[in-house]
Amino acid sequence: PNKRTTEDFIFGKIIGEGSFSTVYLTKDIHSSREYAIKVCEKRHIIREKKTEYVKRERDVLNALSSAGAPFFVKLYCTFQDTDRLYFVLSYAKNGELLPYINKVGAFDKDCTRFYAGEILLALEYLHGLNIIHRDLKPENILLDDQMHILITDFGSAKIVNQVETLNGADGSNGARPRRNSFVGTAQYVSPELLTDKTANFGSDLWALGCIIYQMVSGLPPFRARSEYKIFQKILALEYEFPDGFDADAQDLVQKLLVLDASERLGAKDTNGYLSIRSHKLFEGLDFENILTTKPPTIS
Ligand SMILES: NC(=O)Nc1ccc2c(c1)=C(Cc1cc(-c3cccc(C(=O)NCCN4CCCCC4)c3)c[nH]1)C(=O)N=2
Repeated sequence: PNKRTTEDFIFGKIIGEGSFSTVYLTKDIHSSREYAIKVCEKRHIIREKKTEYVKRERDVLNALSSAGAPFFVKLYCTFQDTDRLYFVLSYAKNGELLPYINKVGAFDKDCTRFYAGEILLALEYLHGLNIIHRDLKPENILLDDQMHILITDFGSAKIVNQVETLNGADGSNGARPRRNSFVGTAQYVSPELLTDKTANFGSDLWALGCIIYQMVSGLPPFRARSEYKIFQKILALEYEFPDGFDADAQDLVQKLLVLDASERLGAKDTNGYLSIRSHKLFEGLDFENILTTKPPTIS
């Protein structure tokens, strides 16, 4: 099929804004279907030296979309004009998870179990493709019209290539790991990203721990007035559970928010996070049929 242009879409309201992109709700004039179109200014990307990130986002989205991966926004097509790049993505009618957490203040156990379970399955799939998200947070977890999750924003993702690990790019053979300049969103960033700048699959498991804590208590575990103070609290593992925090959720959060990534629950699992799936918090959750399960009402 020939390349689409902006003429093929009616652009509606802004539904997302990032430092390098703006996301619009749009309607395809031929099919009347709704899509989210992520627009990036070429000049801005080049000036801020982010071309690698934009290319990586497209590659990761292409890999996920061609595999028909559940739990991720789909990339339908891309096109460009003189000044901008356009990514035509799934429209998640119910928006971000964050406003739901803020609206109800705290999820009940059913909702916490269900949404933590869907995020876990998404991470199993993503890590199975050797991709680390590196910026997982409630703003990047969207909800489709059936209230199932669609994870988005792969601008910070990292593809863990075998060469890097085989050649001991973790410094094991003296080869210094290439220093990544990237650090995620302060509240969810893992200690290893702050210290030796190398992310691993455990970095997304750390973020999962922060998100479960936030679903249960309404706030992320590491909070302070400045990013620097948040980083200090993360490295000191300085956080506490409010009274009444669900005991099973607390146990799982404590096993994910571990400074040493190799000691986090799931770090030693191969081929899926069975040790996390079998945690008590997920007792009774039917992982195999979760996509055809009606999500519990968030209230
Ligand atoms: N960085 C990125 O990649 N960002 C993206 C990418 C793709 C994408 C994306 C962001 C989307 C974001 C999005 C935002 C919204 C949205 C924006 C504003 C309001 C609403 C809304 O009111 N939804 C109804 C649900 N509300 C939610 C809060 C409680 C009351 C009820 C949704 C819908 N979808 C989307 O649908 N598709």
